[in-house]
Amino acid sequence: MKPLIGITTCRKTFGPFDIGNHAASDTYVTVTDRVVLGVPVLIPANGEAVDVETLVSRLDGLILTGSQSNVSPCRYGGDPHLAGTPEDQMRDAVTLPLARAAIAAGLPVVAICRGFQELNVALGGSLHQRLQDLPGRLHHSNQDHPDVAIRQGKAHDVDLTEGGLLHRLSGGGRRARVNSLHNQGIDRLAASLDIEALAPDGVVEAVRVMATPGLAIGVQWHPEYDFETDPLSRAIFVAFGRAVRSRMRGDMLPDDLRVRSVRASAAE
Ligand SMILES: N[C@@H](CCC(=O)NCCCC(=O)O)C(=O)O
Repeated sequence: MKPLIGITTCRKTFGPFDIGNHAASDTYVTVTDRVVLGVPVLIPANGEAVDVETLVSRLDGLILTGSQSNVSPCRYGGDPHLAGTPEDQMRDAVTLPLARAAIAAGLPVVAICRGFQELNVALGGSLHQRLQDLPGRLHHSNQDHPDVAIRQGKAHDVDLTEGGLLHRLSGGGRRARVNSLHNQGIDRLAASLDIEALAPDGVVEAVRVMATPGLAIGVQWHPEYDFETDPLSRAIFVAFGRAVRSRMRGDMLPDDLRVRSVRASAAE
């Protein structure tokens, strides 16, 4: 049996009848089909109607996807957004409890862009709302650029944490080049997250959940855009698929995907 991979969606209104839809980019479905080798299962952004327990008991892995909307600041005690900032509170009501339950159940999780921000908020962290308003930050927000090559292309370097999972998946390289399509970024890091990568301006670019029997990793960039050409992007989804299959067999996470917590090591 192939694994069932949950893919979160956003509420979007489009189409000839102007009716609400539950949408995720095709890139998440494609990478699940081609690299994770699972069956993609789109999870509706149906707010309080979500049945988290049933989803977590049936799914074998979870991708928390990117999307243009922001996590509502009421979820992390932040100030209200600037007028016109897109939110999706129906999605927040699904993804935040789902992320917590998935991690508690040891379900492998990959969290991408908005999903990465959701992971931090779900575990008690907070967000900066507009990195571009903070002094000394790189330009992180290519998401509105009209040229797809710039919008989806590599934008800046990240430094991979020595001894982290991404460091290992990169074959020992300490630097990777990533795309960048976000305005928000991690402010207060959730206590249960280890930093896996930092941008040169100090923005947290990747995290890993420390105490989970599964593999739970989040990246602020989009590895699903270039998994055909970028070895680290592909390696993230290969590792996720391996973690999913070992959990289905009832095995421990493979040794090469197990990483000692950098925070815990520093505290010793
Ligand atoms: N609100 C966040 C969301 C950034 C994000 O996920 N962008 C991805 C857009 C492309 C997609 O839909 O996959 C922010 O601006 O920081």
